[in-house]
Amino acid sequence: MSDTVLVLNSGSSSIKFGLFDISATEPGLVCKGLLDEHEARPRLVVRSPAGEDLFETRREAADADGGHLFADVLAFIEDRFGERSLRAVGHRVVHGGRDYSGPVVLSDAVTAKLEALTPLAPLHQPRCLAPVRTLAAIRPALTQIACFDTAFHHAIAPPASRFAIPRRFEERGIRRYGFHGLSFEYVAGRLAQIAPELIAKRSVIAHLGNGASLCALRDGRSIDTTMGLTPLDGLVMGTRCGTIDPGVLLYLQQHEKMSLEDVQHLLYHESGLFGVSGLSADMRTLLASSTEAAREAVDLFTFRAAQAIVMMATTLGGLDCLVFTGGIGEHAEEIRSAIGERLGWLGVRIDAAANEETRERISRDDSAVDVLVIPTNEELTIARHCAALIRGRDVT
Ligand SMILES: Nc1ncnc2c1ncn2[C@@H]1O[C@H](COP(=O)(O)OP(=O)(O)O)[C@@H](O)[C@H]1O
Ligand SMILES: CC(=O)OP(=O)(O)O
Ligand SMILES: [Mg+2]
Repeated sequence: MSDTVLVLNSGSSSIKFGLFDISATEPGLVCKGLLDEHEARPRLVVRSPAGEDLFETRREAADADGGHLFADVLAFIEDRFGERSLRAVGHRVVHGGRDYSGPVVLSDAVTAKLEALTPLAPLHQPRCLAPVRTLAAIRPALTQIACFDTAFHHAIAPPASRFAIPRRFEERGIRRYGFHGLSFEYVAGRLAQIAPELIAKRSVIAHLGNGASLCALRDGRSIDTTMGLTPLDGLVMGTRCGTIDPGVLLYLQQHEKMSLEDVQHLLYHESGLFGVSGLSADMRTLLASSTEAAREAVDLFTFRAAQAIVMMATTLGGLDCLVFTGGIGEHAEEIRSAIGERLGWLGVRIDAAANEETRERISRDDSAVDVLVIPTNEELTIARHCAALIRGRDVT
């Protein structure tokens, strides 16, 4: 009987999962799936590693929260792969706060501690933790493990980690944490395999998805990132504003008489590409639209991304390599070329044909910076961590 782990990845715009066989050193994908929440009756699809449909079910919108969905996933897996032994469920948890610099086995007390971080990631933390509670209720003996988006950045030190506010707040944990760490960790590992000569150099990884952030990578480690205490900071995102003058928040409350809840909703749900375009948070929709507002939203996205790449390059003391990943980074050639053009003064030269075909290396030979596209795999990173924890500590 082989051992498996089920990995759940709850992002802001998607819920993905994968079942991994962990008998070998490198976890092997058994099946994968996603919850499509964009239809009237949310749909759960399970596919083989090669992409063939294995199973599909629909839920009524009213009972389509992560909890019900994951009970369905578990039932399917036990029915279909019952001969394999499910050793643990690994969860992507967006915020690990001050205390967690690596994966942790979830107990009631740890889960409660993570729930207390909800104000620091209101769009994500409840979505990540809902299935933990559901699975604990229906399978109390099942080991659950949290892997954090913040962990890869844990060693970021001042000045990169610091806000210019009185020190007493830093002592209470108000600092830059950074997110998308599971993605950056995977991409850094792939970069070391694909281009080992680059890993010791100065790289920026651009994770451009519904949420978006950059990581300044040196010797395979994160030394700076664009997200801060919360996943609101930095780049323009699907519905999030990214970096904003904090005076705007004061003004909205004082003069527009908006409540704290209204301001939070505005910044997390109504801003970014959606707010500026007035049309959609989805990059595909904006690229296909001929409206001026959609074009301006895309323009702001690439403008701010290019500015922030230079900021990360400043932390690194230069730039040798730029890697695109995430839904937009992996698929939107227009966005990659627009960012490349804005960085032309740095000597970035994108090869139009390589970019159109989304080859692994999309820079020209005469480019001063190597530009790569590396598809991310947050689920595999989580599976690796879970396997290591299970082997190392004999978690049962
Ligand atoms: N072919 C494509 N062209 C342009 N954008 C794309 C394409 N495929 C996906 N995207 C964009 O990727 C974003 C979602 O990224 P993804 O990383 O999957 O999201 P999440 O952060 O929820 O994991 C959306 O804006 C979507 O429009
Ligand atoms: C942290 C974050 O922004 O995650 P996502 O991209 O899944 O929204
Ligand atoms: Mg994501």
